[in-house]
Amino acid sequence: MQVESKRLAAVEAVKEIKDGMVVGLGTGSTAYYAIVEIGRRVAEGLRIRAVATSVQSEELAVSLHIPIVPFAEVETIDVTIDGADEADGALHLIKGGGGALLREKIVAASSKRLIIVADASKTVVRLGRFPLPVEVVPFAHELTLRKLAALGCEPVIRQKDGTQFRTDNGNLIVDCHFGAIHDVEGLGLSLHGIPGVVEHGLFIGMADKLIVGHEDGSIRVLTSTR
Ligand SMILES: O=C[C@H](O)[C@H](O)[C@H](O)COP(=O)(O)O
Repeated sequence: MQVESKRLAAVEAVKEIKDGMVVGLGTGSTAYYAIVEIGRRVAEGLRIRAVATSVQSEELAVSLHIPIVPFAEVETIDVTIDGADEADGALHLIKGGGGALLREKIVAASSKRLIIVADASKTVVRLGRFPLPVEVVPFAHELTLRKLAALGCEPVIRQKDGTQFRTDNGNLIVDCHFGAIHDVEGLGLSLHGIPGVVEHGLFIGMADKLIVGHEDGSIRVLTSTR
């Protein structure tokens, strides 16, 4: 069961959290299990402070009595545990399936370590089967979409409940169907060159560790060589 694989990976990652740490809380159905496990350990006496990558994760953390601190009080984040939509052998990622990629990237960029937790379906040889989420400002988004299409993808504005999905930041998510991505760094640079693009879901060279849970109950750990 995928659910059990996700939980296995998440529980394994949470073992790395120690007293006194500042912890980044990821977003999504796998990060959910990490937050629940952190809540369990906090109830047992673990002393940490946390920051969240989405309103949803913050609400979950608060409900579990995990101390959330304002970003202004945080210099660096010791470790962030987050999920991913795809991860390749170099630990490059596609994230943003839940629409939280911007806050996730901001938090990851200020984290000493980024641990990704996933079930085995997320590991790929080459990124791109999962459409790349791109956060776009609503203003003139039709023009931004044309520039995205010119990069060789089919851009689709994400919908939710029959209306355009909005991120926690009030922006749109455009799911870009590129197919196999052969030059992740080049694509990342091209996306950043488009005015109107706030951020993209390629996390290149950011993850330190990938913990994959398998349906037979085993865990595989990949560590970045960077
Ligand atoms: O925006 C959402 C995040 O990037 C998630 O971490 C990602 O979509 C993976 O989510 P899940 O663990 O639910 O597959």
